[in-house]
Amino acid sequence: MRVGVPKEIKVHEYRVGLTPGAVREYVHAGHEVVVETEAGAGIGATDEVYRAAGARIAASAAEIFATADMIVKVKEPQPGEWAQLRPGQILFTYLHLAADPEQARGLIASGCTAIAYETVTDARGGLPLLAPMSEVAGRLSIEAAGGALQRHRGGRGLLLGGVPGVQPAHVVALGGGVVGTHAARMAAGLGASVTVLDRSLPRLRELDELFEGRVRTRYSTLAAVEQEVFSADAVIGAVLVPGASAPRLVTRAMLKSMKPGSVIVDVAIDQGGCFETSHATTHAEPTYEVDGIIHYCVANMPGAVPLTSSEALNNATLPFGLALAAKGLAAVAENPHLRAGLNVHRGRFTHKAVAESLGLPYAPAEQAIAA
Ligand SMILES: NC(=O)C1=CN([C@@H]2O[C@H](COP(=O)(O)OP(=O)(O)OC[C@H]3O[C@@H](n4cnc5c(N)ncnc54)[C@H](O)[C@@H]3O)[C@@H](O)[C@H]2O)C=CC1
Ligand SMILES: CC(=O)C(=O)O
Ligand SMILES: [Mg+2]
Repeated sequence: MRVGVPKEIKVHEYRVGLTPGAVREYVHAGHEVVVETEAGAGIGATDEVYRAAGARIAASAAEIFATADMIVKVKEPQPGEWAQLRPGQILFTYLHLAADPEQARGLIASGCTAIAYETVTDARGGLPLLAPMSEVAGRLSIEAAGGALQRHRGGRGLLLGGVPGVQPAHVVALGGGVVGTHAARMAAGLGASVTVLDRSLPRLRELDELFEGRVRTRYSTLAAVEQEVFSADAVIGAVLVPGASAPRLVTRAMLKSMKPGSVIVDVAIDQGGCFETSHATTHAEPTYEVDGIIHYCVANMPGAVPLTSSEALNNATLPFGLALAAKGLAAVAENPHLRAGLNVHRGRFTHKAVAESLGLPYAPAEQAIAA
């Protein structure tokens, strides 16, 4: 198969769909890999390094979209990209369609086969292609919160861990999955007081064992969210219902109860966000203020640390990408976990939660592939 890797064009996105190490694996397996010139600039991988790994370098993204059987990216296609996708072409990348009806329409119109990293599943009920970026974003969320809490950035002027004799900040994670766990680990490691809320009791039990009392856990009821948000200095939005729009847990009224200069980091913004007052921002201008509360809502947080993120992402995507390159659509048909990643195929939505969030009809993946 001919596999194409365009340079990412989202604002301040420095990751790359295939690292040179991954290119070598595809080439070793007998595939042709075409990489856009400078695609690896954000991770310091020159065209020469990609050539040495076996790639051919293309002068433009247009050449890649016109000739590749499968496009491997990081971020959801931007308008100029989805316009170039074709029927029969596989797109393998993050999509987050529930929060992006315009892109959803573009993918439907293109006729392509779009597999979303974030809904591919594993045998343990996890999301193996979302997890590595959630690990990165969860850890980064505490760096973002710590920065935004500084006075000259509009924050309360509070050090996350405090110092001996002075109270630390209170950090609340809404959601105790991968993002919430990694945020809690970082915050607790810095000495902050940390509470994680989740509506899964088994998950809260796991967290209780994992953190051995250094992190409090709380079942996520309306009242618990209200109380924790009220007392928090920083709230991390980390909930997810796979494929669907994020549940809106924090209303504007709750926000008003927070102390001025407190911070929210809505990591779940890529699925629409879990705060009523959230809207997506970019690394160019990551924060804004509503009712005295600093909002950080960057939808591609891991793009800020592309060396770590590209490698972590490729470690997870490689086996799935190789299966797609070897078998094409047959890999989706035979592997239920890849099939869970199929969001759009030949003009139809094939993921139930995605279609329901968009209020649009869907066809089960098996049916759409067989048609
Ligand atoms: N902004 C960014 O750059 C990035 C955003 N993300 C996003 O972060 C979000 C979280 O991802 P993960 O931690 O990997 O998901 P996850 O599936 O590991 O964890 C989500 C948790 O939310 C809990 N949950 C669901 N509904 C809830 C509710 N109503 N109340 C309390 N808890 C609830 C679930 O039980 C689960 O434990 C996703 O939207 C993901 O796309 C991930 C990476 C980067
Ligand atoms: C998960 C995601 O959207 C990202 O890493 O940007
Ligand atoms: Mg994102």
